[in-house]
Amino acid sequence: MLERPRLAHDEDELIVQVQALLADPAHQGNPLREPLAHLLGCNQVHQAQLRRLIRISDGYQYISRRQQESLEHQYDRQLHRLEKLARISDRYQNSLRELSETLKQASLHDPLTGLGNRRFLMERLTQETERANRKESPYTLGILDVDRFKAINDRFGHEAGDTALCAIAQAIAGALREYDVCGRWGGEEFLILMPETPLDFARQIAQRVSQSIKAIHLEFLDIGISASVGLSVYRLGERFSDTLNRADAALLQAKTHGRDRIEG
Ligand SMILES: Nc1nc2c(ncn2[C@@H]2O[C@H](COP(=O)(O)OP(=O)(O)OP(=O)(O)O)[C@@H](O)[C@H]2O)c(=O)[nH]1
Repeated sequence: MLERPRLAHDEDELIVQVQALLADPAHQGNPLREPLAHLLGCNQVHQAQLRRLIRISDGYQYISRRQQESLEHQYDRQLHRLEKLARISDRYQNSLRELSETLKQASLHDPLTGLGNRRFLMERLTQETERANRKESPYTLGILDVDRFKAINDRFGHEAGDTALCAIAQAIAGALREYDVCGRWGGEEFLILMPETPLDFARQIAQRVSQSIKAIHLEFLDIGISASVGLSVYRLGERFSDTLNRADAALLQAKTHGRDRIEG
């Protein structure tokens, strides 16, 4: 009796085993030989198809991996570009903000003296008028005009006049309280806004300003500087232009009464 061969578990090994059986002359007459040979042939065809499928699938996987890598690369590059753009845009926005701040400062300040200009003063007058009415606490306005300033220009030149104007601006600002507002109203005229301040107190402050101007000492100037001031208290409910007009009238009085005076 023929010894029954031990069947291999591994498919490749099994095929080798079947091939060996088919080649064995001892099994030449065996009726199972033909179907087995057919089965082996089918198996080999399937194996070949399977290998082909695996090759195609590997190819697809390779292409898809390459495409994914290329997409990731493109995505990274795009992200990098966007980050760069965002940084540029941030810097651009910052410089725009700085520029607009500088422009705002420039539009509200007098370039010669560095004090607020007429536009700045109008803004502050609007704010202070609202506040005065809201709190029922009036401010006092002072218009200060340098006396005989034309003579300074005429005798010492326009540049000297400019230097004197800067010194006057500093003297005014230095003599005021922290919350008072002053600015250049135009030419040799300055406006002083004293929030929540009654007239007699405003007069003391104006006196201090006037003393401070008289104390100015400039090397090229052998004449003293003085100023006339017109004061007016804001009347609740009125337009600030009314207060300004009264301060202007008081200033005119100070001029006609001999200058270097405070009226109002
Ligand atoms: N240097 C200089 N002078 C200026 C400036 N703005 C105005 N002035 C001069 O200020 C002078 C003002 O003269 P006036 O209006 O006649 O007044 P004043 O000589 O001060 O005489 P009273 O105001 O009547 O005391 C003019 O000579 C203007 O040219 C400025 O920015 N720089």
